[in-house]
Order: sequence, then structure tokens, then C-alpha cells
Amino acid sequence: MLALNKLSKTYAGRPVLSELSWLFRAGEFVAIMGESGVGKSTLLNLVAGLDQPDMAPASGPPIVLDGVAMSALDDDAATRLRRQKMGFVFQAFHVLPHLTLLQNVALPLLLNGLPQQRALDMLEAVGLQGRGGDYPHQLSGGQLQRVAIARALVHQPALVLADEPTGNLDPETAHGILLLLRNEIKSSGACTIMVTHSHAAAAMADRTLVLTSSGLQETTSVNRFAQ
Ligand SMILES: Nc1ncnc2c1ncn2[C@@H]1O[C@H](COP(=O)(O)OP(=O)(O)OP(=O)(O)O)[C@@H](O)[C@H]1O
Repeated sequence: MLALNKLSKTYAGRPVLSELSWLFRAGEFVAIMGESGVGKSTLLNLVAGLDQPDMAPASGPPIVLDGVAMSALDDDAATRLRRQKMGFVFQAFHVLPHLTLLQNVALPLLLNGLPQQRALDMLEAVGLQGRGGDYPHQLSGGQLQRVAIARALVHQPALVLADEPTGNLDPETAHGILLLLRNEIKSSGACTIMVTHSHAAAAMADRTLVLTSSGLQETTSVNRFAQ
């Protein structure tokens, strides 16, 4: 579904990611952990096409999503792919304050020319039925994350990217949000990559990878849902 093939990223001559390779399968919920500064957010940004990897190795394109080499796309094509195939639960893509909750959740449908009905269904799925006309400032942090998850999944993307989706929440609220995220991605069949520092969050994933300077490695110690 998503293949990384010797993916590397260097900032100002300093290597951050070196020849990362991994295959993420459809429907899989994967947590990525690792020390601060090791390059987890960089990895998500590269997969999202928001940043460019180092020149492709001779062995082939470094990021391939559903058979499409990201490096072969121009800006417009990359934007279209991102819009159609990806959903984000990133701080940088936070809920827009001047739009109602329904408008926020409907945005990916609007951008993809899809019918708007699913926005109402998604608001209901995340427990915010009847709140579609409210604005983000009327919500708690946990409710806002529910809106972010509804918006990330409403257009049924093949790939969901989440960066610390429960970073600012208390443990109980965080647990509820992660259960919701897990249920929604399992029913939609999306592949989900979640970067987190939280072992409790990682335990909700099917598997956990640890990113170090030597690359990605699977660890089995934290996954309650591991199959
Ligand atoms: N745009 C950029 N320009 C230069 N250096 C950058 C840029 N983005 C990230 N870096 C550097 O790359 C390294 C990895 O950063 P990144 O944010 O990916 O780490 P991280 O593992 O997500 O850290 P954390 O867990 O603290 O969020 C850091 O040393 C950071 O300073």
C-alpha cells in the first residue's frame, strides 16, 4: 500500500533519515515511536508530500503509494493525491476556527467534489451529532480531536497520517479518542501511521515501529491489539 524504499532526508548537510525501507499494508494501524529529534515528523511530512526526500536511489523511487511514485508527481498532482488518498490528524492541519464543525468535516468532500452527506454521518460517528452548526471555540480539546478525526476520515482515504493525535489530552480522553480512531480506521480499511511518544497510544496500534538512527525496527512489547 505504502512502500518506503531507501528513503533518506538530509537537512543542511545533516542526515536525519538514512535509507529507511518499510512496507505498510492496507488496513494496518502502525505506531511509530522514537527519541525526540530522530525524524518521526520528518518521515510523516515526506510521506505526505509536504517535504521532499533526498534524490532517489538507483534502486527506485523512495515513496510509492498505491503503485504511484510520489517523486514522479508535480505539485498539482501531489496535491490531488494528498486530497484524495490521505487524511491528516496533524497540528498543522487543525480544525479551522472560522468554519462550523460540519463545514470543517465536509471540507475534504468539497475539495474532492464528493457528496456532502457523509460529513453528517461522520459527525455522528464521532459522537458530535447535533453539533454541526457549532464553531470550534465552543468545543473541548477532546471534542476538537474528534472533529479532526472525522475530517481526516470523511473522504475514506487509503492512508491516514496522525502526528501525536492525543498529545494535549488527559489519559482518559486520549484513550477514548484512540479507540474511536481505531474503530473508524478498521471499519474504513485505511492504513494508518501514527507518530507518538505515548506507550498507551502505541498500545492501540496493530504494531509499533521504533525509529532510530539505524532505521525502523518493529517492537512487540507495547501492542495490546497485535494480531
Ligand atoms: N525544515 C527543517 N529544516 C532543518 N532541520 C529540520 C527541519 N525539520 C526538522 N529538522 C531537523 O530534523 C530533525 C528531526 O526532526 P523531527 O521533527 O522530524 O523529529 P521528531 O522525531 O519528530 O521529534 P519530536 O519527537 O521531538 O517531535 C531535528 O534535528 C530537526 O531539528
